[in-house]
Amino acid sequence: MNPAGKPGKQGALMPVEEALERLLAMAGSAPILERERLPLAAAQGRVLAEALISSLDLPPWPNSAMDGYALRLEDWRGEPLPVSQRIFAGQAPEPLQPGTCARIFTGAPVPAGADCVEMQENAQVQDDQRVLFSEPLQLGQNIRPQGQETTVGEEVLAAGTRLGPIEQGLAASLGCAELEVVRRVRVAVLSTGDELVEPGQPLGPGQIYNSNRVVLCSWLQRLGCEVLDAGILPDDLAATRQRLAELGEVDLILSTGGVSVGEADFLGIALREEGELALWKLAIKPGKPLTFGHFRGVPVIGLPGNPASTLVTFALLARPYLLRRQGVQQVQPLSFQVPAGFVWPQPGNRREYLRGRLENGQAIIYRNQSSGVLRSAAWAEGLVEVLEGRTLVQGDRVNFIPLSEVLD
Ligand SMILES: Nc1nc2c(c(=O)[nH]1)N[C@H]1C(S)=C(S)[C@@H](COP(=O)(O)OP(=O)(O)OC[C@H]3O[C@@H](n4cnc5c(N)ncnc54)[C@H](O)[C@@H]3O)O[C@H]1N2
Ligand code: MOO
Ligand SMILES: [Mg+2]
Repeated sequence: MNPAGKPGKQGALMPVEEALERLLAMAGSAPILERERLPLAAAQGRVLAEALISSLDLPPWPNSAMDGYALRLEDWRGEPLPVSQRIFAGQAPEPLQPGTCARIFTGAPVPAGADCVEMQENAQVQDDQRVLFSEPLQLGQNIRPQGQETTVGEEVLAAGTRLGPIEQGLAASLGCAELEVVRRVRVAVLSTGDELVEPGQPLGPGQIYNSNRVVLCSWLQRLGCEVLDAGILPDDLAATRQRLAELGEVDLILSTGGVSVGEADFLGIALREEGELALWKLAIKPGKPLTFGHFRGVPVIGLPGNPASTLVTFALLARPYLLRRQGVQQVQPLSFQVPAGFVWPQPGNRREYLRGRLENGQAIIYRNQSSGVLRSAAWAEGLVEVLEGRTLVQGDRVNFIPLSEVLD
């Protein structure tokens, strides 16, 4: 360490997997978040605090999958059958009279005694209104059995499941008007940098607009977090300590910038002085100086300030941390292998996450992969993973992580 308390020459870089493992372990050992009960429609993006157990058989009774006729197989002898009742969805049928069929519509309960349904396209109504079935019939055909989806007492969704439209629909189908979910994670967002100005203000000499703030605030909202936007923090140690101390009750402080080795990078020093600092130097590009620590007991993740570094480290490290903090087990984005439609002749010692797209089944990359170029990510459909030390030639297989996998 030099006198300013900053790391000196670069030591070994920590592999991305190890950093993720450590972050997840810390999220998993943090105090369990309280739970709250929410109306079903408000639970989008939230995490189930307890398993969803079915209190119903679904469907509650056998019902018809087709518009047609319900009958008993043994009554079908090649002779037309009279229609003894008409059953619509929402009605409770009478037991089927032997030797007859019932007119039935999709979703209607199959009457007791019937054991198959024939669709109306395969039935001929005779002049005397009796119905002739010409196709061969099979036991149970076109009947959706009681409990085919779920039965009473079955676990339908596990605790720790993130709720999206499909899970909300499943809960609705079981009659749940409210769900027990984990409370929102409260995240304070800080943008560090004397050069930063908010959009809408005039730019002075040497200044740039703050883009990381809105990226993180809207991303966190999509993830179901409660966002405390703590604004811009000047590059000053005393101001950094004071602002961190004033943030109040939050579960995570998420900052951008000020984590490298420059003379205006103070986050690490503030953490070391009033908490604990793990400045990891990750084998990741962009995003090397990602910082994790505590300030007076509150977890802090310091994302590197370059906009593409902020994006990549949030997607691959902070997002999984926040999900695991809420009890989600599956926190890794799904990805798949595709052939590279580009060459990468000079690999470094960091794993690279290039902003890329799919074209004709191959991954192609944005022309400028500088960590300062956010436009690369706006152009991209995903992150193309290039392993450390690996020279790529066209056609080599690379891992592709769709951005849609990490944005929600
Ligand atoms: N001597 C060394 N210098 C640097 C190293 C190194 O190893 N040795 N690492 C480089 C790498 S890699 C990265 S990444 C950056 C990370 O720096 P910081 O996280 O300390 O970020 P800043 O220096 O504060 O800012 C970096 C860059 O990003 C711009 N920025 C910051 N915040 C925002 C924002 N909210 N919106 C838009 N743009 C932002 C800032 O103006 C800088 O251009 O360090 C390298 N240096
Ligand atoms: O790790 Mo930095 O984000 O490459 O510029
Ligand atoms: Mg810096």
